[in-house]
Amino acid sequence: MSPTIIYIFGGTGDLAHRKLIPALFNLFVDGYLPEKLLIVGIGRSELGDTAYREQLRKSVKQFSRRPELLRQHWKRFLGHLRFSRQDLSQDKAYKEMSAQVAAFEKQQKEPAQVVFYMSVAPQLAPVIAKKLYRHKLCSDPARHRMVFEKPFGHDLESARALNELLRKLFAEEQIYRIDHFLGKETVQNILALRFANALFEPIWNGNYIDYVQITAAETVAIENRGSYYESSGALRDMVQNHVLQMLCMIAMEAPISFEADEIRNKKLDVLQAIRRLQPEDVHQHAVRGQYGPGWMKGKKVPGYRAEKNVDPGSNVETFAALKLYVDTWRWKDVPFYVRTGKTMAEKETLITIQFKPAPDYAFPQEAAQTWRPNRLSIAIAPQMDIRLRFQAKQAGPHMVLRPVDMVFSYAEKNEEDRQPEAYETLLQDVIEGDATLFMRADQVEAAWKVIAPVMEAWAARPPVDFPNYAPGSWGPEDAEGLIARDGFNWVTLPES
Ligand SMILES: NC(=O)C1=CN([C@@H]2O[C@H](COP(=O)(O)OP(=O)(O)OC[C@H]3O[C@@H](n4cnc5c(N)ncnc54)[C@H](OP(=O)(O)O)[C@@H]3O)[C@@H](O)[C@H]2O)C=CC1
Ligand SMILES: O=C1O[C@H](COP(=O)(O)O)[C@@H](O)[C@H](O)[C@H]1O
Repeated sequence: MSPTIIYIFGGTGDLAHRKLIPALFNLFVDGYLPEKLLIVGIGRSELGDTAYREQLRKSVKQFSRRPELLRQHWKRFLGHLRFSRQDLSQDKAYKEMSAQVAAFEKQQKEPAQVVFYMSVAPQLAPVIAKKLYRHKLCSDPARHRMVFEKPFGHDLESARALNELLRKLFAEEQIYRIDHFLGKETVQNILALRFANALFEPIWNGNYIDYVQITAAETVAIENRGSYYESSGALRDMVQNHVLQMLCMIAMEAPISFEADEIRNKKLDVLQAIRRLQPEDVHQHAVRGQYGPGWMKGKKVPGYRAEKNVDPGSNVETFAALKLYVDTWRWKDVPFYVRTGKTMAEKETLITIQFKPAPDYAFPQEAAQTWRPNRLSIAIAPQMDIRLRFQAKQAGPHMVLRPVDMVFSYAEKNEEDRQPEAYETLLQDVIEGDATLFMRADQVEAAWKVIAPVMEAWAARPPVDFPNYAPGSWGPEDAEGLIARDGFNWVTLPES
């Protein structure tokens, strides 16, 4: 592997401490990072290398999936870590970086690849991009890459503007727009499940599937991210990116190769095929909610409006549910119900493929009582498994049926050790120059287009009933109505 420098812009921030550095540490331990490596955290905090490294050691201890490896590997790892105190809005930062890259390349006696990770507030990212361009730090598409964190834009217009700027300054292949859900093992496995098995493809369509559900429920509130969340809300924070990306994995056509652009083209087709909601239909197809004060598992939860840096009269949604249609031959008339929310009853990211019922006329009347159509449940997190529900005969003298599950569990089939965190997979891909799991400019814009009518309708009509759900519940009552109207209900995982 070529000598590599990874700049973490925002190296003192929450994301760097909780996700990026622990991920890099694990990649290092597993031998996936280049030997000639420099990781430089950048921020304005008054820190030297020693103090910074000590902070990072504590973060790895707290947040890594394998803190026990610190003792053996930290000493070697810290030799690659530096801190540079810089204000990234100033040219001086880039002059120092240029000198540092040149010195590193001279020492290694070959050109280095350089990764610039924007772990900073989104408004700083375009400023940094312009400075990187001006200082020719990101001038070689083969060696220089930039990683953009979410949110990528605030709406379609701002995403377009940012894409436009980046297009002017850099090549698309240098730009890695992260959606960390795509790095999750269970999400990637959807491609294997669908396209490496002959079993599912013939029935993966509206002839056999009644509906699809995607739930991304969280028990956490907004934590310390009040000011960010106030400008975001559940729709922008989760649906525009993670939820729609999971929907794409379920709905896309088979790729002809695993080339980055081929996968991304197929996903783009899905986003473009999602039926645009008309303003007058939004209230029928979309539900929003905000949690009020209450209790969860014996702990008091302040209402959203009482959170730090949140407007006491805020109308920002912490829950969103949508009913969508993908207007392709495969998905004709199949509703996709999606929902996401904070302070919900369980942490559960779950995709449900509900098949149509088999005809039951051959069986005795009693069988109808326990008759359940087939269902494929793809548990993304924290439970990680795939279960197929089917009917089986209950042992005994009569033809009594009961639904049973066939389960593939990640925990059982993979060594615990080799279940990388999403950020490990994604950082490794950036270093290797593989953009398959990253969002292309047109995908991001297409996703904004999907939610734009909802955003606009909600902005035009402030909610009258906020807060409208209790912490520890499954969201507002209207979300039940959204799906109950069609004769279905939201699915949660049974205890495994
Ligand atoms: N935290 C999370 O869980 C997630 C975060 N993200 C995204 O990641 C990005 C970072 O988020 P997060 O880590 O939470 O944010 P933080 O506010 O915790 O960190 C921001 C970082 O930016 C640095 N910074 C700010 N201004 C400057 C400047 N002018 N020059 C140099 N450094 C600067 C800060 O350093 P200092 O204070 O030392 O100057 C700090 O290290 C955001 O885009 C966010 O939306 C995405 C998903 C999840
Ligand atoms: O991007 C985000 O994702 C997290 C949820 O991610 P998970 O991997 O923990 O399920 C969410 O809490 C956060 O609000 C959002 O910005």
